[in-house]
Amino acid sequence: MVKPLPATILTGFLGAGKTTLLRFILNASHGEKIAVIENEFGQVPIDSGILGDRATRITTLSNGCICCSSANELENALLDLLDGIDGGTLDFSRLVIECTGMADPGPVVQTFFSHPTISQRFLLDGVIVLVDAVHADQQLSQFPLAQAQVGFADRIILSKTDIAGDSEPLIERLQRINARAPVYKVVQGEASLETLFNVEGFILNDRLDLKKPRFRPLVQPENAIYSIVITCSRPLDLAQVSAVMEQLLLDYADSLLRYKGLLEIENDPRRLLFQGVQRLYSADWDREWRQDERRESIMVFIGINLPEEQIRAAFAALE
Ligand SMILES: Nc1nc2c(ncn2[C@@H]2O[C@H](COP(=O)(O)OP(=O)(O)OP(=O)(O)O)[C@@H](O)[C@H]2O)c(=O)[nH]1
Repeated sequence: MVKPLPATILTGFLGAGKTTLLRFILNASHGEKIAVIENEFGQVPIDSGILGDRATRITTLSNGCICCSSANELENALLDLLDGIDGGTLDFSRLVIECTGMADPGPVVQTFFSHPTISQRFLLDGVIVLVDAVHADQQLSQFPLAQAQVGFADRIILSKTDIAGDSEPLIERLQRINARAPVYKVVQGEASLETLFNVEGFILNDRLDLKKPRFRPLVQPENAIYSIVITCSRPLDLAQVSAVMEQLLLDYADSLLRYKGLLEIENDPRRLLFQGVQRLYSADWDREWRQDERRESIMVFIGINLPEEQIRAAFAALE
């Protein structure tokens, strides 16, 4: 079988630095041939001009926002790229999709799982969000969309720290929205490629680098989107966990953006990994627990107005 092509989604609010980062990626020496899908919303294709000629192919979607009216346009663009490869007219090893600043990454992510050919031939590697250290605090308070972009991310790239003041309160806010994604400060897009590629955000793996939330006595800005971390120290019953997850999805799928967990299951030496994006959910057995490893179940749920009490109660009832 042909190896699926890794795809990276770049998201982030207007002016956060997505094009700057993409230009840096294209010009870096990584040996990859990169195809780009750009989404310019109601504009002339300026960004593709800025990107220069280093990409193998730049496809510009211009009939509106990538996440709503033009879902099929994205599908068609992805299928076109595959046709190019199959027909021998195109050769690339990686795809980067730059969303507009007003795009919700949810439907873009879903395209990689819902379309049979696209889900087989592409592997969604990760969602990278650019966050503007100067303006993000205000944007996050004003636009739930800006929170959703952070909520979906596997990596958070904080731009413009060279001209922003103290970024620590913003970093804490970002980590409350998304406890899974590490935050990297990057100036003028000069990110390390290791932080951007081979993220494997949508593969079942055990990379759950969660930061335990810290409590501060200050009044914190309200986020409609945030993450909760749940741990269980007793082994869980597999059938009961499945029942809890199915019920949570039935009741609250619209609130959940992403969730991921590493579980200790009763009477089984292996770790169970699960993850989901909105309504799409999968679980798989991983390796056995090691002797030297702390056995506990740990899960993170990221969503909009999460029913935190209900989720906590559902898992507490299993312990
Ligand atoms: N000082 C400073 N400026 C930056 C940095 N990153 C990006 N910029 C500037 O911020 C502006 C917006 O950057 P873009 O890369 O165009 O942002 P974008 O997210 O692609 O913007 P849209 O496509 O309009 O949503 C540009 O003028 C960049 O030069 C940074 O780290 N520091």
